[in-house]
Amino acid sequence: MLNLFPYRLYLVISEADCAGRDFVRVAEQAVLGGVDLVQLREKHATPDEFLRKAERLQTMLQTYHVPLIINDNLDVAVQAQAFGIHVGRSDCSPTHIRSVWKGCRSLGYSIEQLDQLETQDAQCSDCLGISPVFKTSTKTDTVTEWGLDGIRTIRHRTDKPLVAIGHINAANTGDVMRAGADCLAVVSAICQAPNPQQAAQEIRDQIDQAVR
Ligand SMILES: Cc1ncc(COP(=O)(O)OP(=O)(O)O)c(N)n1
Ligand SMILES: Cc1ncsc1CCOP(=O)(O)O
Ligand SMILES: [Mg+2]
Repeated sequence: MLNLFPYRLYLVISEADCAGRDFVRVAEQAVLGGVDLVQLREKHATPDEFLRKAERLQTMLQTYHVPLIINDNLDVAVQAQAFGIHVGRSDCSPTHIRSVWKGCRSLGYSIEQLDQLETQDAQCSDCLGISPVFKTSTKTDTVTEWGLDGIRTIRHRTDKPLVAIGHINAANTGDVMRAGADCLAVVSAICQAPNPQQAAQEIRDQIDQAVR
C-alpha cells in the first residue's frame, strides 16, 4: 500500500529557536543532515511576518523537495502554498480545515488526551502528534507528558502515523521509535545545536538503526 506519511525526521522551527542565526539557513543545514519534513511554528509573528517567513522557507525547501507544514495559521498555510498544517485542540479544527482547504496534503493534529483519538478531528487527520512525549522548556502549556508508555498506549489504539514531539534527541531516539513512533519532531536538539546538520544527522542515524 502507498505510504502517505513516509517522513521520519520532522524539524519544527521558528526564528527565535535558532540562537540568533538565520532560520532558513538552520533549516537548510537540518535538511542536509536528514530532516524530511519542516514545520514553521511562529507563535509571536504578525500574520504578515509569518507569511513572509513561510515564503522564504518554502523557496529553500522546494529546492530539496522537502514539504513545508505551517503551525496553527490556515491563511498562511494556504497563501504560502504549504504542503499542510499542524493544529492542536485550541486551534482551528481539523474537520473545518478539511472542509475549506481542499489542497491540504498533510493535516497533523496534537493528541494531549486519550479521548481525542475517538474524535472526528483525529480521524480526519493524516498524522497525530504525541504531544509532548517528554517535558520540554520549548512548550510549557502542555497537558500530558506521555512518556514511552503513552506512545505504546496510543500505538495500540490507532493505525495513524504517530509523530513524537517533546525533548526528542539522539540519546532517546531509539527508545521513542521502538515504543511505536513513526516520526520524530524536533526543535531544540537541532535548532540550538552548534552544528544543526550534524545534530540532524545523528538523530537520523539513530532512527535508521531503530527501523532497520
Ligand atoms: C508535530 C507537532 N506535534 C505537536 C505540536 C503541538 O501543537 P499544538 O498543540 O497546537 O501547540 P503549538 O505548537 O501550536 O504551540 C506541533 N506543533 N507539531
Ligand atoms: C511544539 C511542541 N509541541 C509539543 S512539545 C513541543 C516543543 C518541542 O520542542 P523540543 O524539541 O525543543 O523539546
Ligand atoms: Mg497549535
